Amino acid sequence: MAKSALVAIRDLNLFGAQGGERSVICVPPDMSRQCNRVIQAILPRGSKSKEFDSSVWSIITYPAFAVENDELRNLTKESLKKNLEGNYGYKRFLLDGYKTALEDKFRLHYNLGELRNFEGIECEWPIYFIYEWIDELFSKNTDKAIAMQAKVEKLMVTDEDGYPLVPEFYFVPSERVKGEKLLNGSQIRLCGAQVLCKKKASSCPAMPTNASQEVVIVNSDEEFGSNDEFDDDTDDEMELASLDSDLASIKSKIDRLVEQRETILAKKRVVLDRVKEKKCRQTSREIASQRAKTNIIAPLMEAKLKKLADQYYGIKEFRPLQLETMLTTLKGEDCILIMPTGGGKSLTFQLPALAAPGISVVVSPLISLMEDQVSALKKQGFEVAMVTSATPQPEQAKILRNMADPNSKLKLVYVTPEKISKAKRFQSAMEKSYEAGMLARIVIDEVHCVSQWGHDFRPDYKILGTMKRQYPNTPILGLTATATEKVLADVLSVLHLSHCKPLRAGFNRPNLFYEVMEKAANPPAVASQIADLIKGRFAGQSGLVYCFSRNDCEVVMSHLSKYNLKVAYYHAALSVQERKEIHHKWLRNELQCIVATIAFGMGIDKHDVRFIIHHTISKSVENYYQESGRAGRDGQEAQCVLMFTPSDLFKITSMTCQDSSGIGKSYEVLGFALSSGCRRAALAQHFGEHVGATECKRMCDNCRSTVPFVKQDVTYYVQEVLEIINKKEKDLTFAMIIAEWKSKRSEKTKKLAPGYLDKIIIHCLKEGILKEKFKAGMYKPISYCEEGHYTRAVKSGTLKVYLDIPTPHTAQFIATSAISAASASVSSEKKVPTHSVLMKSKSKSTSTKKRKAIVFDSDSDG
Ligand SMILES: Nc1ncnc2c1ncn2[C@@H]1O[C@H](COP(=O)(O)OP(=O)(O)OP(=O)(O)O)[C@@H](O)[C@H]1O
Repeated sequence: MAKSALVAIRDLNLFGAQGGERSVICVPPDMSRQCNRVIQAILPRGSKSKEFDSSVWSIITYPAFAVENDELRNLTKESLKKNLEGNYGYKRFLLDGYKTALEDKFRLHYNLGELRNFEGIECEWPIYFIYEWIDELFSKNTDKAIAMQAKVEKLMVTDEDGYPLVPEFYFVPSERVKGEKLLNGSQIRLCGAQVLCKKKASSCPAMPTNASQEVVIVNSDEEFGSNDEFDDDTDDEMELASLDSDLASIKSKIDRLVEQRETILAKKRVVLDRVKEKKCRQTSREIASQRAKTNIIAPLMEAKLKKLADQYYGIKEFRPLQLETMLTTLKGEDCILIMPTGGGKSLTFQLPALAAPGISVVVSPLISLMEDQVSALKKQGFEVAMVTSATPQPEQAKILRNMADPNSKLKLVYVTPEKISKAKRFQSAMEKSYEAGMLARIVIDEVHCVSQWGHDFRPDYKILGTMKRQYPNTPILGLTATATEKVLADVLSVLHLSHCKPLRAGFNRPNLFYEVMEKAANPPAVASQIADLIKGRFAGQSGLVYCFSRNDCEVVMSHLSKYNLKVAYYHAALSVQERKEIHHKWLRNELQCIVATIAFGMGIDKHDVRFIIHHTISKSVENYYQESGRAGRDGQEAQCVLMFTPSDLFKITSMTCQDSSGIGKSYEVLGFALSSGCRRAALAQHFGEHVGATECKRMCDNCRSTVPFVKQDVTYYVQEVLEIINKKEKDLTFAMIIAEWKSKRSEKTKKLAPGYLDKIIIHCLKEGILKEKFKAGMYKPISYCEEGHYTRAVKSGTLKVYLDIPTPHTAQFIATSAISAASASVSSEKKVPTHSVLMKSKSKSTSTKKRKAIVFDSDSDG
């Protein structure tokens, strides 16, 4: 508004060079009247708020809304002037800390007491002189207007180009605050930010000389043109106007109260922040001094840890990385420990909890696992507690109190991720514990669950991503048995562990013997294989049989029941009580073996598990490593038997096909099962490690076998399969292809040993000559086989397909193989010409394993 008036008076071009010759601000008479009434209703009023004063001032000096009652208007104006006028302009409101030298830029509100600080040194704003100057002009008080203009011009400054600027405000510099407070107006003020008053010639294109731009402010019916619709004498309109005026007055009261409330709330927040900050500073100091002490006494701490290990666990020597992990977390540094199942991860947080003051919060994914650990630790004399949804309220309240009680003896608090993410009370207890300097560390067991690339992603683990920000001084210790590089990187990023020390113990479990066993064709025969193992090779030993589904568990169990074995089944559909009973019987060796789904798994702490049989392949290599790793936790030899039949692949893939990386992971297990090389080396490769040929120490079936593998050319058979698929009128499942193939097989194919048809197809899937495609079925997706990436190359004969065959079986292939085994040892990546391979590998023709089954001719495009 001030600007538009200036345009009219001082030839400023408000509307730009393109503006019309007459620009009109149109204020309809009824609106003008209504505004007048509203303004009248709120005048006169003492000054308490800067927003109110500044707006009142500009409104009452604006002609369109000018209050008709001159007396009232002048009264308000004079009282505001008396209160607010200074030498440099008007104060926005009294006791205003805004932009003064004493203002705290981080605070928005001050209470009345604090505001006294700013008395007499409020900033003064020349803009209000401009309003007044305009007001005098419109009131036709020429002398006063000239006087006001002189006042404004005295306050103007010039920029480096000599253009006049009106400073936004004038303030008392800090060194003059004292003097100004003693005597108001005694000190020279400095100008704050500057605003342009007159446009620079360069930034304002010249107006056409004959175009005078005018602003007409219409404030009467006559000027606006007569309008019969407005009848200002009607009673209704008067009543409406008065109601509006009442409403406006109520609103202004409400606004004032809301403003007051906000001020008080803001003040409360500031005080609370101050209290919290003080506590945090104190906590940081305590933690820092504790860390300093830990650094100095590291050798002493080592001795203490050793003593406690012996005293509480009977452990005389630490395993590799145990001590390093413990000292790292005791120093207050974040750490992720990747150590194989049974490697001794629990010790790395339990001993530090005992050795140093404070409480360790242990996030663990399974209640049963927590129960086992907590009851074992209690027996050992630890002060330990567990908070789950099943913990009774009074007990829970006591634990939460203890977490922040400096006199509490509590050392470890186990909690589920769900509790941390959803229970406000637990969160608040953690905060209190932290503020009291008692939160010694946060331990995250099975930390790979944080990552969605991991095999056990748990959405509730995501909340743990906030821990580092909330408790920056508390170290995090993450533990897992399996984490590929990708998962580890994801874990570090989700948990915000930028300075974390990942410690990776070798994944190798030298005491585990890995074996893949051909699985019989039907359930009773499979059960008989399992029974033979349990009664024979594993007689008197404790073990587990892992099944793919609940149904499989029950079927296996029903067939095993004939063999008079001490076996029971376990899956998630059993009641908690039933599961507990079975678990405990097995722990006490009253059951030799449990036939279970993977619901029985994480956290099993039985040391003498001597065998793990997988009735079906696992859904990923990580899963297999972890499940089979439950054997031999005592370090003694144990055996891991994977039963494999090609059709099991489809059970797994139809379950994993909806997960983007699921199929790939299933095929990695397939690769492990079909491998003719060292199983340990295959596992190592998966985890980005290397195990040399001798390191296995014949602790896998392939390394132990005396029967060499020979590569046989199976291209002919593969082409037969491709022909079946090619001629199909509908999609074919694996079983349909086998049935079709059997019915039409050639003389040559008929000579193949039983089972090789399946093996050839599954091999084709693994190598990408065929691929699976899934369609919705009644209960789950159904897998069909279709042409894959390399189909064309095989059909045309540019790509040969080889299968590793143990030598006793080679007889079936001798007559039909076109190329001897010697041609096979070529990697597709290297693309070595076939003939050179022949030469190179002749001497090794009957030697064993580790050859790629696909050979590309030198001119193949792959
Ligand atoms: N230094 C050690 N010397 C001898 N035994 C140890 C040592 N450290 C741990 N153990 C024992 O090894 C067994 C397995 O330890 P622990 O339960 O901590 O393994 P883990 O790595 O946590 O396994 P999981 O991944 O299954 O949880 C326990 O019986 C434990 O007492």
